[in-house]
Amino acid sequence: MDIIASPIPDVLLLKPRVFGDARGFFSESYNQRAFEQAVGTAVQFVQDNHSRSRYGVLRGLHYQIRQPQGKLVRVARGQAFDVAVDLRRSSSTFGQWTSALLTDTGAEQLWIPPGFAHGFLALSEIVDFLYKTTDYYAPEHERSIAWNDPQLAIDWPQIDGDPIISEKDARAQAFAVAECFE
Ligand SMILES: Cc1cn([C@H]2C[C@H](O)[C@@H](COP(=O)(O)OP(=O)(O)O[C@H]3O[C@@H](C)C(=O)[C@@H](O)[C@H]3O)O2)c(=O)[nH]c1=O
Repeated sequence: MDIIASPIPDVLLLKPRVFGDARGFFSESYNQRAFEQAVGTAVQFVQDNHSRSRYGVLRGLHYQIRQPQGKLVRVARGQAFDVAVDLRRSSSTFGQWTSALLTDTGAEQLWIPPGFAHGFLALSEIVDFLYKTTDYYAPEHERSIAWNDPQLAIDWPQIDGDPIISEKDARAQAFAVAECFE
């Protein structure tokens, strides 16, 4: 597995090997030992999620202020621009974001530890987005920061038309007033 550092040290881009042959391919999409070696700590995942999005759908920027979730994210079909925002006030990269292009051909995975907001933009007709989380869904603790917050100034790729967002995300907060982590 290739491990590629990001500008935010705790966020890692992981690229498991993909064995292509005449039938298609094989890849270990998750190997606990290799993953824990890559991130340097024990991690327990408790939930696997699958969302499907059409072109131009933007989900995010989401986090849980209690029961914060670490997320290991990847795209099984299509491609997406994935973003993590550091919400840990004690971090030297607080308020900074990092991104990765996740594709079904490249098998890229992004490890986003607890303490970050996360979002992605679907860049293909269909995006099947799969991710593991280190804590359970807790809607009462869920928060959303506006994807286009001027202070964060995330450099989303250009798409045809406006991003398609949920009603909840249309009511998302500004980063300046968002609850963050210590
Ligand atoms: C996230 C989630 C949603 N749901 C339900 C609630 C709701 O009825 C429906 C759709 O939920 P949402 O609109 O919140 O789904 P979505 O906008 O895809 O939310 C997700 O966005 C990405 C960017 C993340 O990082 C995730 O942690 C999560 O917040 O699914 C669950 O049952 N369990 C879950 O873990």
